[in-house]
Amino acid sequence: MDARVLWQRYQDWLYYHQGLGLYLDISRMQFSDAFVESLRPKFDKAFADMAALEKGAIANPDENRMVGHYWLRNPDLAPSPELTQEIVQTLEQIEAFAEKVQTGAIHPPKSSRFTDIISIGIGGSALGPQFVAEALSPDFPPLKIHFIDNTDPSGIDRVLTQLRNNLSSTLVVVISKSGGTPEPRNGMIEVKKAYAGQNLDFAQYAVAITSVDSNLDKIAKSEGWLARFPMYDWVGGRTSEMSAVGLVPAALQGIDIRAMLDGAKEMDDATRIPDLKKNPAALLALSWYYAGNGKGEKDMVILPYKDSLLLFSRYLQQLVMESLGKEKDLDGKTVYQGIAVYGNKGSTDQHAYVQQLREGVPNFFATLIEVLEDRQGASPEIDPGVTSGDYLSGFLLGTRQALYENNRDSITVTIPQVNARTVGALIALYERAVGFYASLVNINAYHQPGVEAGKKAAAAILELQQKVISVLQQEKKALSLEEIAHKVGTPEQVESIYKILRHLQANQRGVVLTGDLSKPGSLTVSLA
Ligand SMILES: O=P(O)(O)OC[C@H]1O[C@H](O)[C@H](O)[C@@H](O)[C@@H]1O
Repeated sequence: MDARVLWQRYQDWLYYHQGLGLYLDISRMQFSDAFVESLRPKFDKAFADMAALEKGAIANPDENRMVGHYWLRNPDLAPSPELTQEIVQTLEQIEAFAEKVQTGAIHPPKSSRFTDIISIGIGGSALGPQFVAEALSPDFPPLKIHFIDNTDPSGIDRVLTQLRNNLSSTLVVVISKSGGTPEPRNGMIEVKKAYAGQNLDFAQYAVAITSVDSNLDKIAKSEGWLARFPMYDWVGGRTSEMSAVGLVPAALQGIDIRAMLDGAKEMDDATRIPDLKKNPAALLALSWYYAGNGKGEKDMVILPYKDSLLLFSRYLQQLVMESLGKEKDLDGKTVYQGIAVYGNKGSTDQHAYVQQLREGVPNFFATLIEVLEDRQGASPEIDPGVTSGDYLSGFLLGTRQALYENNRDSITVTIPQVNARTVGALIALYERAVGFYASLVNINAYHQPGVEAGKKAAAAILELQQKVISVLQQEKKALSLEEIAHKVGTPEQVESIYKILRHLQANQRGVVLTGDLSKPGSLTVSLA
């Protein structure tokens, strides 16, 4: 397309949100008008689905749940006065708690102030708080946040070692909607032991964010933890950033949570408009559908040209892939849907994988995120009349152009600056786009049946481990792997048994493997 036509296309398709100062440019997605027309009926349905969802329909039929994250930033929209009140009250409690912690009205037993936070959670109970902390936490926050988002012992050690001398002024926020996910449970137990090791009464440092009456809630209640905040059944983990899950850690770090909610609300208002061209989330969903042929044939590469937005792609990975990555559609038909998401930041990635994007396998579309304000205050000149920010902007524009010239599509989202309002708006924009896209391809975006398989298999491995150990304890002599598998009663599990034993041997657990390590079948096993 020649430059003049392209400039016209840019103007024809440009979306601008005045209140937020946010632009969305999908002109470099090469769809035709006929393609847009062909999707109109699907969009009419998507708008109707979304309106029903916002009114409290059971939008997640498999789990028989409403989907209400939009109510969190506009409580008046909640389908009952009780829900409205609950949302408003929780928000007030969060603000009051954060203020008391920051002023020292709530303080640890042996210190006048809390200085740090350990946030324990995984998936939707970590990714939002991590993204927002990276994007918005002040340089010198009133409380500095550290994350334990795995059951990796050395990862846990790293956080605990760094905080060794500050544990007595560190608040622990345990986040788990279900209150039963193994990783945060393990993290909590280990952190609790570390507090006990320093003679600190864990309950006086601990806060729970979880569903009412979950296992975690029961522990927090019976042990008398400092505070408990509710997670709602109608908010999914990956859309929980504006519930207590995201707001408690953000408020504690001094992030303006009202502004974040306002930005999201403004975006929600804009993405409620049932008119494709006036609705930025619909425009995004249209672009995704076009790029991947409605089947996720192209990956979504997210490239924010701003360090503080580094974790946006990781955050979106869960939001998009857990929502859209589904085997069955709503009619039970096998569809294998999804869109793969990856990315880090520009221009950094230009020195890593952008080579492939520009010249290699054309299996992606890029989303460039542009921030107009380079920094607060004036910039020094790097060359006469040129600043670092000019370079960053030039690299973004250059990459967009270079990709286009080689027939690789891109979307550009532009925000005036990274602040609580624009971050709230970005989250809301993508939440809604995912919801629309799910309607377009007729899937349930709000459940995650596939995650269960891995969890069940992991639980079965731990069970197998117990059985293997008890067999070894009963035997006096060394056994072969086949013999152990036989005695456990699962001869088909010999490979898993071998791997369990190899792991135990590597961790001083009293297991000794003898023989040629390159020939696992020849090994014998005993207890030390
Ligand atoms: O908040 P939790 O209940 O601990 O869940 C944490 C995460 O784990 C699960 O496996 C789900 O797939 C995620 O959607 C969820 O965010």
